[in-house]
Amino acid sequence: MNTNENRSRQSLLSSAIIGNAVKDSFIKLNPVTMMKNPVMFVVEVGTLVVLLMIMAPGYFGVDEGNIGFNITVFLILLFTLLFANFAEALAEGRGKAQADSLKKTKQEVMANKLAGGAVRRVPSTELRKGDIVVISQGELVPGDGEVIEGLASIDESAITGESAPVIKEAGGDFSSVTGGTRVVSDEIKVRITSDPGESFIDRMISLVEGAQRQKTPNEIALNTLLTSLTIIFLIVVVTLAPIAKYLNIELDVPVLIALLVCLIPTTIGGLLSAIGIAGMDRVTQFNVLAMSGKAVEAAGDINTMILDKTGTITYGNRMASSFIPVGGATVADLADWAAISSMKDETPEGRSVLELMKKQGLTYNEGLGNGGEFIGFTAETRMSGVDLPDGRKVRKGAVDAVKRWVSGQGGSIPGELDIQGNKVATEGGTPLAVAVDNQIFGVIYLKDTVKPGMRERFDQMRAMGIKTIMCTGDNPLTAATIAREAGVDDFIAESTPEDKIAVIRREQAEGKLVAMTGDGTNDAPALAQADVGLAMNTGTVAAKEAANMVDLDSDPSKIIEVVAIGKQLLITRGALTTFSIANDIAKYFAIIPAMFMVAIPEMDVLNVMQLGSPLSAILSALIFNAVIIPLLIPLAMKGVAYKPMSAVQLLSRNIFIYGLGGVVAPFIGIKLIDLVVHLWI
Ligand SMILES: Nc1ncnc2c1ncn2[C@@H]1O[C@H](COP(=O)(O)OP(=O)(O)OP(=O)(O)O)[C@@H](O)[C@H]1O
Ligand SMILES: [K+]
Ligand SMILES: [Mg+2]
Repeated sequence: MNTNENRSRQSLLSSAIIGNAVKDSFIKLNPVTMMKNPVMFVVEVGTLVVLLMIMAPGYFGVDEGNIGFNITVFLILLFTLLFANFAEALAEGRGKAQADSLKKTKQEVMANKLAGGAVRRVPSTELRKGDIVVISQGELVPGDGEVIEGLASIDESAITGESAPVIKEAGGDFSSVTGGTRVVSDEIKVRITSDPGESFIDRMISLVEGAQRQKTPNEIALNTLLTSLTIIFLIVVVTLAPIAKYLNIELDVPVLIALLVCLIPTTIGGLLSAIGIAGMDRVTQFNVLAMSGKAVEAAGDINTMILDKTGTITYGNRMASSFIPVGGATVADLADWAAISSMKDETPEGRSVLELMKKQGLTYNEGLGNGGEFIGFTAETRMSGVDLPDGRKVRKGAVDAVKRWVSGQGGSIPGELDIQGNKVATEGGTPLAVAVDNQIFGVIYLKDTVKPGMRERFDQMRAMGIKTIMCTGDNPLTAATIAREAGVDDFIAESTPEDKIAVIRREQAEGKLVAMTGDGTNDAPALAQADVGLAMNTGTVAAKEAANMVDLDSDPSKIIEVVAIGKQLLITRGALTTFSIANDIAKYFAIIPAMFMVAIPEMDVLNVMQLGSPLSAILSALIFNAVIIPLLIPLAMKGVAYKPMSAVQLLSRNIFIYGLGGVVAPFIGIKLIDLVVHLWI
């Protein structure tokens, strides 16, 4: 992460990005583009009207003496537009730069396609969903896919920026590979899962480049509010002219336009999209790909977080560490059946059983299993095994599942089983019971460890008012031990994928927004149901497709920071909206007295800022209105500082800072600008 952070900081300030942003500020003046932002579009129309009055003063009956003033107003308005465009262009810049470097990693390579038992060399662009390819040491992965055979270490730095290779293997939750990454050791057989143009890198490019950026519901609501305010002020200003005429005051059109621009919420109007883009960008710089801005905002509003145990709260390399026989069975018997049930079990748990055999110098009757029908592990059955050719059925799995299976065949359960199973579970391990037909042989002890620092993270979540629930397929005792060690608020044990969805739906029915992380195929439906689903990049293709975020570093606990970034985005937008609207109050005091002072000298009591002259007052307010936009760009881009605290505390704190600040700042700013401007006028 460190190198990434350095990289992003550098590129934020790179002169190329700033240069491009300046250029884009002019390109974005195109009225068709501008129309998407009604507040700034009104400013643009006003700017064009003033420009016309400068170019054809005779036609509009403009007084010779006013041309200088009009040119000044025009320039300030033009800069207001450019500043707003610059904010958006700058926010987009980093993503565009990142997209460019990603495009460079997208190269055509030759793939070893397996067809009819033979390997054929084909260009990667010809690969389609369902094709099988073989990738050997040193070769680039030609497309996204799922490992169906073998194990390899893979350098994924092209997409994750992380140089340490990761292990990808068939079967388990670490089976997906991404096109453009490199196999650094061993050989794997991969089933391609995406057609050309729909790959992960393609999606990543269009994401960081903002090609598919859509306004979020929050942004749309705010935009509607800003547009309504703009229309109201437009009506106010238009009706002001006849009223003034009645009072025998001649109000020039440029003065009215200046008033209008000062009153409408240009500050937030100019910064709104930059805030959204920068929020998305912060998530990307954090190596999390959010499929939509909506997902990032939802993260900011999360009330409940569902985490799975294995791999999220614990390291997740559940390894067989000992064989514990029960009911008079021997270690050799137990190990024999455990191994036979695992011969074709490609999950890490299954393979670890065979590894433990090797480590303990045990052998098993491999011939017995050959020709049998292997039953793969599923999260529903929570068992795996083999139906032998001689009719016997061998199973291993969660203790409760195996007990039910054995009882179903009229078998009896040795009392020792629960004692041994509970002992493993109380230590936080996972017991797998092993049975043949109606006889239970004992327990395999699968070990796993809680990641360090989990407790602190869950404490932070509690401070933000977020409830954490650990959902695990494991038994209640193991779950309770791990839950206590990690400090989660609640846990649900022996949960099937359906149970996970049920928990999410239950919380959602109470009006809560739910986040969850996962990596397994069994997590996919729940990832899709959750408001924020964060899938691990190491995980299965199904999980990545169901989720609305993918963590390239595959650190499930990062969901906590994603929530913080989402909150920061919402807070930043709220704070700058408050600031922008509060700002306008001070501008009334600058402009209204200035406009009416000549006819109504009593207006001078409103001139609390004691500005130099009516003209310099109007120009000063307009200049402040323009420069406040670039001054706030750093805040819009970096986000308002955020500390874990409750929503109510946050709201009152921000109204105080940005509301009051928004009222006071222009009084000081406009006065200072007036002191300078007055020297010229
Ligand atoms: N290869 C396997 N063969 C038989 N049983 C297994 C195997 N792997 C896991 N189990 C059993 O099935 C249970 C559920 O496993 P699963 O991987 O679905 O858990 P999960 O729902 O992902 O939750 P968590 O990741 O927290 O364990 C495990 O607790 C274990 O008892
Ligand atoms: K304004
Ligand atoms: Mg799991």
